[in-house]
Amino acid sequence: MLNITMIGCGAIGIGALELLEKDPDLRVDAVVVPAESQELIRQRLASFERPPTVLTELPADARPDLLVECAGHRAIEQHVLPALARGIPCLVVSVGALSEYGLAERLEAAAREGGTRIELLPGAIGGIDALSAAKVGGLESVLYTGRKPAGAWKGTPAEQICDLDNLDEATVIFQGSAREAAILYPKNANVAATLSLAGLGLDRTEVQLIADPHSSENVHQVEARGAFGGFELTLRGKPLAANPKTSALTVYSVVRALGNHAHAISI
Ligand SMILES: NC(=O)C1=CN([C@@H]2O[C@H](COP(=O)(O)OP(=O)(O)OC[C@H]3O[C@@H](n4cnc5c(N)ncnc54)[C@H](O)[C@@H]3O)[C@@H](O)[C@H]2O)C=CC1
Ligand SMILES: O=C([O-])CC(=O)C(=O)O
Repeated sequence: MLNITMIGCGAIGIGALELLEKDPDLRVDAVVVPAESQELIRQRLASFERPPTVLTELPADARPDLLVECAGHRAIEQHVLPALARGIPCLVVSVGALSEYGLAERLEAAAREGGTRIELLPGAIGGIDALSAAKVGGLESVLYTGRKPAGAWKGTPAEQICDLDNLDEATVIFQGSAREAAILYPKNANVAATLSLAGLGLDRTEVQLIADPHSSENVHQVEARGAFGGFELTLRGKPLAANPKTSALTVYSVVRALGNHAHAISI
């Protein structure tokens, strides 16, 4: 039985907890959330058979078998970095945080200090295994296009580029590197960062982001070329009702990764 601490308990966290509740091989003992949302999260978890303890920090003496982050970029510095240094293995979905210069190196150093590992989860995208294998032989180009309904870009810099409430056609709201995309769109471009860390890197992966008033899905397209040959991938993700910026596959990716750590066979 694996004991797990979850950082963040929003759309991804609640979705994952619901699916994990019946798994006898693991147990989410605690969730860590900001103080201002502690009471609300307690109420949301009250209907669970085995509600996790709701904390605002990981206690200094806590030693969960795994820590899983589903909170946002700032949680990486705040919770994941110190947990790694204490020897706690960490799984993260806010991969775009690694677009900040130097953070990947600091995470690696903390993991080495703690004698543990950090695992970057595929989240809303597929094909990460193929892309990172292709990298071994050498990649020539990786192009990622992220298309989401107009409303999914609310509260982002896209609001300064177009009128999201009155768009009548698909509009390119960003074109540039994966690093810039992840910094400008922390809640919408984690996939861009994940693809680039698996492949050509944050500065050489080309990214286009599109607000599409005619789309009801989060559509991720990848075109990769290299010594291995090439691949084209289109993933049409269903947005979560609780947060339309986030695709349901991200929840399943968390559940799959935790299951792979807990079960005798992993796939
Ligand atoms: N890799 C991927 O494919 C994807 C990654 N994400 C990442 O996952 C994050 C969470 O997504 P959702 O659950 O949809 O967001 P959400 O907004 O529904 O939930 C976020 C939760 O984290 C908590 N939180 C925020 N900052 C925190 C901190 N510093 N420490 C602890 N808890 C904190 C909030 O109180 C809330 O409970 C996104 O911000 C994004 O960075 C989201 C979608 C896809
Ligand atoms: O959930 C998704 O479709 C992707 C997403 O938000 C991200 O890349 O940050």
